[in-house]
Amino acid sequence: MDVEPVSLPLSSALSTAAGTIDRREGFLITLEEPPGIGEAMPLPGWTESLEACRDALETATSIVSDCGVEAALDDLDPTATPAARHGLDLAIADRRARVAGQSLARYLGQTPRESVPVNATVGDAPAKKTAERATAAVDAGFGTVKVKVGARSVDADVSRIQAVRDAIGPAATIRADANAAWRLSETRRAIEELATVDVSYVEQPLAADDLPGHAALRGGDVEIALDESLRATGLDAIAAADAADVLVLKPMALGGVRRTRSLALEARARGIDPVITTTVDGVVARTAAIHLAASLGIERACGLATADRLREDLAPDPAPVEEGRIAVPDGPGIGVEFE
Ligand SMILES: O=C(O)CCC(=O)c1ccccc1C(=O)O
Ligand SMILES: [Mg+2]
Repeated sequence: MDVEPVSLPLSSALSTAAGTIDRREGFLITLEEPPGIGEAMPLPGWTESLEACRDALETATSIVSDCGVEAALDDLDPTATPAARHGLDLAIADRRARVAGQSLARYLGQTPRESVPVNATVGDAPAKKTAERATAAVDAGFGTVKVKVGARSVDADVSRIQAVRDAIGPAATIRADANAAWRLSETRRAIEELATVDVSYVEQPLAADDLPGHAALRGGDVEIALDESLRATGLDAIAAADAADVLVLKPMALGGVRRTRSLALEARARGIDPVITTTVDGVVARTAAIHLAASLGIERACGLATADRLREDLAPDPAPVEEGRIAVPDGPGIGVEFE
């Protein structure tokens, strides 16, 4: 097992209520004979720190040489060091899929979709700029735009979303992601306004642990999606509280694509619709997340169109966005080729 540090500058930073992401640092993991690749790209606040990830992968490397990859994977805690576990789990899954001569999507599920619908991600910016970015996305063929809110007043955010609807017309789907920045009373008010411009869902309006608050917001024309709450409270608590219509799952924050697939299936069995997104990862993790979404047959647009934010990537992109969808690579494994 080889662990190589990687650092990816973003060409366009992502501004959110929880801060701005402008660089991604992590590790590329390589297994040999048979080959497999994985990516551990920690995002502090969502996963362990870079240092904790490095330490966990160092320990994993020594367990691999003494006891093999499965023992090393067992030792990686999906809650404490989810990005490190994601990296090794993916390298193992990629290796197994390649050995079986299957795409990762087929290895994960028997009848994957050939392509997945994806949303454009529009960061915080003034109303005019927000509307321009949303228009550019719809002109490029996206059927869904997700707009980051919560970095300014609720009134300002409502105006931004109204400007987006005015600019893009009635056809495209709009979502708003508040990254836990809003309070219950102002969210009720915002949702009333957002319903009039046909916003499909609001993602994580309230604090991650406020499941009763989110439950109280459900039932109207605007659905409630939970993201941060999954790691903070767990699926059992979310389902028991009836707190979500949609669950946003990030493999890097949840300890790997295979665990994330199990969680997504469990969510669906409990009547909650899963959506897969990245944490603005490199091509290895991003493409793996595309395979995962395809293996689940997800019909809602997923947050996987994040490649264009990277100024540099780890390898050429085998799965570009076309007309708001990404075709899943159908060769063996993840399908990322290093030059
Ligand atoms: O879902 C998307 O459109 C892209 C991913 C995204 O928004 C995101 C990226 C990094 C960290 C957090 C988030 C988030 O969904 O809150
Ligand atoms: Mg989110």
